[in-house]
Amino acid sequence: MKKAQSPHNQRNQFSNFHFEDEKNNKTKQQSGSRSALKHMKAAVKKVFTVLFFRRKVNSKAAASVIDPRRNSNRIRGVSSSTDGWSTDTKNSSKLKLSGSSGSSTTQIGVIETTNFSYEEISKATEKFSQANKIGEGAFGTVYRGRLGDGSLVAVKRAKKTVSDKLLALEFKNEVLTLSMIEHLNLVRLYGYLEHGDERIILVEYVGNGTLREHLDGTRGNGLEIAERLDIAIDVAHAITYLHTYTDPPIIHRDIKSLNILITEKLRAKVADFGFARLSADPNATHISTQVKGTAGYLDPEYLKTYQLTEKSDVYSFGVLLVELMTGRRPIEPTKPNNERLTTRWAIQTLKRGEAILVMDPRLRRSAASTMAMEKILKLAHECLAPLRQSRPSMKKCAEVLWGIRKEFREKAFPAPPSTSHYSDTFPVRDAKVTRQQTFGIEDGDSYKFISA
Ligand SMILES: Nc1ncnc2c1ncn2[C@@H]1O[C@H](COP(=O)(O)OP(=O)(O)OP(=O)(O)O)[C@@H](O)[C@H]1O
Repeated sequence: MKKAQSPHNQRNQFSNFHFEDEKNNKTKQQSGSRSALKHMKAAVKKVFTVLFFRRKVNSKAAASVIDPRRNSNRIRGVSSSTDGWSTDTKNSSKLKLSGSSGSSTTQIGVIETTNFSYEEISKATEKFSQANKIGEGAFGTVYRGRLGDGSLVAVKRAKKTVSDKLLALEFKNEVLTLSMIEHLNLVRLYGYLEHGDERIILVEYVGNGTLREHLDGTRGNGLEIAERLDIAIDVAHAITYLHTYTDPPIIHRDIKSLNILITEKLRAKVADFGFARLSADPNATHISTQVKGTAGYLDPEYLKTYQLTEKSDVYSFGVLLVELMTGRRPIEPTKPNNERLTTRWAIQTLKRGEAILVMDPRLRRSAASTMAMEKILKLAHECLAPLRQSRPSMKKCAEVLWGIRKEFREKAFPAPPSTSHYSDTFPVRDAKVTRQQTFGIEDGDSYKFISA
C-alpha cells in the first residue's frame, strides 16, 4: 500500500498508475514491461479465440455488440488476422457482426458491415469540440456525440501521444472486453475506430455524471441512503456478471467511484474496461510484474503477490462501499492523520461501535438509514479482508445488499395504514425521489438475472 500512495508512483492522487517491483530498477522495469506486454498480448489472443468461438456458437452473444442506430449493426468486428486485431478501416474481410433488425438471428463470421468512419465520428462530436468534451482520463478525452439518427454516444478518443504499446493494448483490451459483455449495469460498446494515430471507442452515453461527482455534491441534489444502496447493488450486479456469467470471467481491475456512471434515474453503470483482465485460465490467478489500478482501491494482497483474482475487484468494491457511506474519497490528504485513509478510519470507528460518526454528513439520520449504513460498513469490512480467501464473492455481496435493502424498506416504510400515502418516518425528498425510484423497480432485470 505504501507504494500505491507514493507520489512518484502516481500520475496524480487518484489517477491510474503503473509501477514495477520493489527495487524499481530500470532493467527490471523494461523486462517487466516486456513481460506485461507479452501477458496482455497473450490475453488479447486468448480473448480473440474465445470471442471468435463464442460468436460462432452463440449468436445471442454476438448480438450483444450493436449499433445504437436500430436498423443496422454497424460495428467494426475483430479481425481473424494473426495478431487477432484489425487496423483496416475499410469494409474488408474481417470478422464482422451483422445485425438483422427484422430477424431474430444474427449471421456470424465474415459478414458485411459498415464501420463508423472518422468523418462520421468527427461530425457527431462537432470536430471534437470543447463544448462536447465530457471527461478526461489517462487514456484520453471523452466527448458526447450525436450520430446522424440523433442517438447519443460517448466517444473515447485516445491521446495522440499514446505511442506506448501498453496503452495501445489498453485500447484493444477495452474494445475486446466490452464486445463480450451485455448487462444493464455495464456501459455498452457501440463501435470503435483504429486508423493511423487515431484510436476511438464509441460507447453508450450515460448522461448524469460519475458517482464521485454525486458524492462530492457537484452533480445532482445529493444521494439519499436508498439511492446509494441501489447504486451499490447495481455495481454488485455488474461485477457479479463479469466474474460469474462471462466466459472466461472478467476482472475489472479499476472499480472506483470515477468509473461508476450515473443515469438520469440515479442508477449505476460500470465503465472503463481499459485495465480489465480476462481470466481465461481456469485457475484464475495471474502473476504479472505490473500492477494496475488506482491508489486507494488496490487490493494489498495483489500488491504483495502480483497475483490477480476476482477478489481484487471485491476489495475495490469494499472501498467503494465505504465511499458511498462516508462520502469521502479513499485517501483524504487534508484530513487529520487518523482519518487520511478513509477505509481504515471508517472500519476502526465501526469496530468501536460508533459508525454513525463516519456517516456522510449529507445523509439524513433515521433509524433505518443508520441500520443500513452500519450493515453496509460491515459488508465493506469483509470485502476489505487482508486475505482474499476471507473476502466474500461478488454474488454474496449482492445477496447481502438485497437483504439490507429489504430490511431498510421495512424499517423506513412500515406497513402503511390503509389510507396513508407515504410513511412519515422516512425522509423522502418529495420532489426528487418517487416511490418507484426508492423501491428500485428499475433493477428488476438484473435482479432476475442474478437470482435465475
Ligand atoms: N459512457 C460515458 N458516458 C458519459 N460520460 C462518460 C462515459 N465514459 C466516460 N465518461 C466521462 O469521461 C471520464 C473519463 O472516462 P474514462 O474513465 O472511461 O477514461 P479513461 O481515460 O479510461 O480514464 P482512467 O484515467 O480512469 O483510465 C469519466 O470520468 C466520465 O466523466
